[in-house]
Amino acid sequence: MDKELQAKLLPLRQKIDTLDQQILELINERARTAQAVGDLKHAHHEQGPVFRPEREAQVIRALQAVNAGPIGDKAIDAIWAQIISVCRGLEKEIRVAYLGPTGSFSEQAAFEYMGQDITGLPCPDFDEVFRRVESDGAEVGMVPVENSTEGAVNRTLDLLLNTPVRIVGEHTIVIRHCLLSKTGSMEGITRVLAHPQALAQCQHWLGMNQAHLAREPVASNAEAARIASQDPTVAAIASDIAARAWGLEVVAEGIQDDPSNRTRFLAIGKIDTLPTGVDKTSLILAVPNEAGAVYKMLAPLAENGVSMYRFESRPARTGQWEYYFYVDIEGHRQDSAVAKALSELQARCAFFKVLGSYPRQT
Ligand SMILES: O=C(O)C(=O)C[C@]1(C(=O)O)C=C[C@@H](O)C=C1
Repeated sequence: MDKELQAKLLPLRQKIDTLDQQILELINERARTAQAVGDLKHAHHEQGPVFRPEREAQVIRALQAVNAGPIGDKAIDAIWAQIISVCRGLEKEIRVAYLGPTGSFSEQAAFEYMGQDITGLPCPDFDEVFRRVESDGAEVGMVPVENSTEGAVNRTLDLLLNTPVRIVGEHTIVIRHCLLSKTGSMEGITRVLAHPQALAQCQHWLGMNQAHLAREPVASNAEAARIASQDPTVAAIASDIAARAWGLEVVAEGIQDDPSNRTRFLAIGKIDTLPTGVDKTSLILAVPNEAGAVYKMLAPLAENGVSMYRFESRPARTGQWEYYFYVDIEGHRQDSAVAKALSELQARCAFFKVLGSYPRQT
């Protein structure tokens, strides 16, 4: 290296070393403070919840609000999600259940949302994720609820109907599908395996590029990758993370028909999250099957100035063309306008369930 350049670099690198040591000291100081918070929670309430999603959202938003740059909001989110995850992990081990096996998009969503300092519990299906949280086998569950190409994840909606656990947060990830095989070639491959949603999200690409392959649905993309790692006639559609986890080669990447394909996940748990000022509330509603009933059902939202983000229906399985409506609204159930709208809504509905109020991902 050029001597002059080296001479100029040296003091800058020394400064970085000093700053890193100061940052490390501060992070350790923060960690000790979080431990003190953990001790307090433990002393005051034996099983007091360590994971407080609303507090974590507030910590990150407050830093983004005062940030002078040059680092951006996304970087603050990523860095502090990790710092908080480590501090939280020092307070208590947090177990997070999601659809496995390892390498699944659910696993990616869980670790992005909770940070790396968690114990991941890959489950064979969504039902098991709910069961784990319900039976205190996990503090948090991570389940997909909607995809930007394929719409609602119906099994999740059905499980939300009957579960006593609540929605405590949300996290959206970009879904990039890859075609994977053991050798990196498609020679000898006769079948392509994936979760039905992934097959649907890649159907145009498959039709154009691999039309001869039989398409077979399996429980998850990571499961498809696991099978492809053992069967040389099988290709899988899964993430590049799954490729690494199962020792597969990428034949083609970004094969989803929509390049901005995204999936929104819900974090579920047993805690009641408090208002943060930027929240969402999820509901399930039903009204008798008669003219104008849905319009009348929703009127209290408009009358109280509460915006609706999402409206989804699922058959109530009565054979009477009756439906459950899954509605996401702006605000927390403790906000006065939302509280008023909800009590008016409840009076008009044959079925009314609040799935949870939680910090909105911004
Ligand atoms: O404030 C708390 O309750 C903490 O436990 C501290 C902390 C943090 O590191 O900032 C950690 C875990 C909680 O989920 C929220 C915040």
